[in-house]
Amino acid sequence: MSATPTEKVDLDSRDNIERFVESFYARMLKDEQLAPIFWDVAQIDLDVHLPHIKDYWCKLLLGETKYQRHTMNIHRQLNDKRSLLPADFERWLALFMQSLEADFSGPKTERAKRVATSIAKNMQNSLSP
Ligand code: HEM
Repeated sequence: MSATPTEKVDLDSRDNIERFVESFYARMLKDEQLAPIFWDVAQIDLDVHLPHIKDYWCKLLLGETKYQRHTMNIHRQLNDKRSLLPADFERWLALFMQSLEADFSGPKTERAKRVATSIAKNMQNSLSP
């Protein structure tokens, strides 16, 4: 029996955003290039990190206010330990887009693509020497 393809949904609720973040991180945390930055350099605790990422995207896409941390400073500190290179940003964005394109579509999904592209660009510029 073949599985019924599930319809794509938009990032218009916390539930859907949480599913997206889980799918994005499933890709990122097994990616040869990026996974070591999370596990070895930042030594993240997933139970702490993932809720922050979920709150962050609920803030950007739904206007929730729970996320109140300084993302740029956190990446600046990370960049001091291990430089975040243009190729890393390219990979990060590629995995972000793949995770969206697999299961999501709609206006908020398009907004997430634009926002991620622009934040990644600003972050990369502001970290480059
Ligand atoms: C080269 C690309 C990137 C890499 C390798 C990367 C890696 C990481 C790592 C390792 C952490 C955990 C840091 C820590 O807890 O010490 C982190 C946190 C985070 N990243 Fe990135 N990141 C990248 C780009 C981005 C971009 C473009 C965004 C936003 C669009 C973003 C959003 C976040 C957020 C919201 C956090 C949580 C910060 C917190 O603890 O509140 N990252 N990132």
